[in-house]
Amino acid sequence: MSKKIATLVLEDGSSFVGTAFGSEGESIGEIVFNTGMTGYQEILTDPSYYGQLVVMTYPLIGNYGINLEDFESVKPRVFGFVVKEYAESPSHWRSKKSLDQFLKEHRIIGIAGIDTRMITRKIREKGTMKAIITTNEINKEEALQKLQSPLRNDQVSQVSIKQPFNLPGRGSRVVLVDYGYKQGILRELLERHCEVTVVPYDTNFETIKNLSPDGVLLSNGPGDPKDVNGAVETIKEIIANEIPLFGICLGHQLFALANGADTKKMKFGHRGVNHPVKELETNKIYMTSQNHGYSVSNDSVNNCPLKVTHIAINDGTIEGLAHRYAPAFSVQYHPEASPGPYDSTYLFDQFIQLMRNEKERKKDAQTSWNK
Ligand SMILES: NC(=O)CC[C@H](N)C(=O)O
Repeated sequence: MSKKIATLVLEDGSSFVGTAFGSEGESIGEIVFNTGMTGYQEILTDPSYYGQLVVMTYPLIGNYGINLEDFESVKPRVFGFVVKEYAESPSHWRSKKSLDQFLKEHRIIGIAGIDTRMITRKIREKGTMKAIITTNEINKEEALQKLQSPLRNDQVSQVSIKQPFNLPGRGSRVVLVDYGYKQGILRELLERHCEVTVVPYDTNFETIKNLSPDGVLLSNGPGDPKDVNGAVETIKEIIANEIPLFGICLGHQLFALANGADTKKMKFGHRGVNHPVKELETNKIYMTSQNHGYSVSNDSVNNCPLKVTHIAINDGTIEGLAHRYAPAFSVQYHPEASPGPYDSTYLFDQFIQLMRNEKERKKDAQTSWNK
């Protein structure tokens, strides 16, 4: 069977010809690289990648197929997938279909036979840029012309649920604000017996408060935190009302903004499953799963009621924050892993403990008031 040609053109003018897999057509997005050796199913379905073309640096992709378990949301969210070698014949006892079939079903374009390490070096040198993958005939000028128009900036509203839903549990009552939450976050909360209400990204504070949560978890999500309308105001009120709060990735960035800190776009971000992070209190190093292209500006936290709890070993980026007075903390990385190491799941225990302590404290305060 002859293979269909696909072309990838980057904003810097470099172009690559490869073979198509998955769907045919054309897709434009921000090109980013992920260094995980495994975990492509979780990466493809992580809503934080909405709008992005993901390059895998590991050279063989597709070899274990697609299974029924490793979904981080119901469908792939990336706008395109770039690999060196696509494995035609997957083999794994859990595999239900090939990656090619999966991408075809969901109309996502893949391109194989690409020098992904060269692209990665380009992105590292020049920073993240726009790119186009197409199976149509195209010359470079036409492609670059198409890359002129700005990318969308409403990603969170595209991936967030429209109606809230509730999952019962006997433990702490958590409101999970869905900016594009990964299934792994829900799994960690349910494993700890929480009752979870997942609410749309633009749910206002009154509605959250009326759910009487023991705590609020701000999820991960795609795009620039500054594009998420209304989130900062809601989070400010959660903090002012001393409702225990845990922010993950985009949730961490929004938590920082709500406290007067600033965020910035990184040159090429952190995406992979072995990013070393130091916990400043203990000097312990954790290997973490990461996927972010923005970060909290280091200097901006100095005049805020926040303290830095974790930093990235590789480049000193802020990776964790805690509020100095309110029961609230956040991390830039992914304690739910998926893909990646589970070393940081203790942060969910820390959140549960924080909710319990606050409940006790409020009960005690109420009792002494009644005396
Ligand atoms: N995984 C995330 O939540 C990513 C947060 C944000 N979109 C960033 O790229 O920095």
